Amino acid sequence: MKPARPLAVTLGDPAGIGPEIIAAAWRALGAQGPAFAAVGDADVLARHAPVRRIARLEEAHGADRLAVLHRPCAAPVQPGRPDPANAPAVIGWIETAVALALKGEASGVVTAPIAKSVLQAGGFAYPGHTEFLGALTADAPWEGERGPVMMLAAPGLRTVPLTIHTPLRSVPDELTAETVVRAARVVDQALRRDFGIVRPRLVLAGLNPHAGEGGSIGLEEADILAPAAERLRAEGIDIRGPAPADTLFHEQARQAYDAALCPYHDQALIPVKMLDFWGGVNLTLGLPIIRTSPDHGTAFDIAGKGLARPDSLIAAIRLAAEIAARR
Ligand SMILES: NC(=O)C1=CN([C@@H]2O[C@H](COP(=O)(O)OP(=O)(O)OC[C@H]3O[C@@H](n4cnc5c(N)ncnc54)[C@H](O)[C@@H]3O)[C@@H](O)[C@H]2O)C=CC1
Ligand SMILES: NCC(=O)COP(=O)(O)O
Repeated sequence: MKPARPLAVTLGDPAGIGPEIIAAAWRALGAQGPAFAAVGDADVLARHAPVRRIARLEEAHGADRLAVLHRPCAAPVQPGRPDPANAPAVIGWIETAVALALKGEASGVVTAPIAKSVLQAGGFAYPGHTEFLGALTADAPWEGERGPVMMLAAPGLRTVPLTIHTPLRSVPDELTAETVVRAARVVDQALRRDFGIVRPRLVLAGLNPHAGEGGSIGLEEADILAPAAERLRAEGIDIRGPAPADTLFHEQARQAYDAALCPYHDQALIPVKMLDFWGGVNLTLGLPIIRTSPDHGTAFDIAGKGLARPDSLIAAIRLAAEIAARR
């Protein structure tokens, strides 16, 4: 499925693998793939592919050269050596792509990875794209439950971290029945609208070993998660749990749900990356725009060495295009 309008693909940290995987994805997808333009520094991309600078996103169609909305970096870019001086440019690329999507010129936004700590050293005030995108789109109309909610999706498994870049010791404090209920509503609606699942089945993972074992290994299940699940069931959402997390991710268990809601980051991300690191996609739900991303990070250790695989970015571009075509 191909949407009518191009996707806007942000360059991410220019010293990471973003530029080379965007170039590799452009080559792999070719004219048959979804049309997209990169938003970022054309000179950095030109190290990896022939580029064509464009002034408007609609010029992205045509596969002879990689179309780029050129917005230059402030400081020289060396692969593997991120520079906070480029943070304003990186942030500006995301803002530009989101503005294009809100105006309807882009069918969606695909983001190459950013390094949170590098951006924060350059003045970025958000934990990651997810929260930044929530802020950038907060005033745009949206008929559903509002996110942002992070989802990791691979063939055969979708997971949702209910807390994201939260230190483990703060997770129980951040986890409230209200946040669980709101996230579950967003996930239920997104599975229907964006994945075409008529009756989504959710499962809520416990926080503690054995989902608290009746209170003898922790109380968050009884105090927070079970009441949240009861509220959701009363609203008609099909959600099971809180269930012990250690038995939720084997092949047979995965057949019983369409998305697993997980109290903390690694509980959600490890199974997806273990099952399919290359096919996994990170997407943001509950926004008035479509946003996907590869499931991996900036990989500074291999940047510029010709080792980076574009598979997850390709999966992210394809998924964004599929959702756009469905919407
Ligand atoms: N969507 C985003 O913007 C994300 C950004 N990050 C950021 O990335 C930075 C580095 O994070 P790490 O935990 O080191 O994870 P990472 O995913 O960047 O790297 C982990 C390992 O996987 C390898 N790897 C990653 N992507 C690869 C690819 N496409 N092809 C071949 N090998 C690949 C790397 O070389 C490294 O050995 C952090 O600053 C983090 O904030 C991490 C995850 C997502
Ligand atoms: N670990 C996932 C990750 O870092 C992606 O975060 P975001 O930039 O998509 O918010």
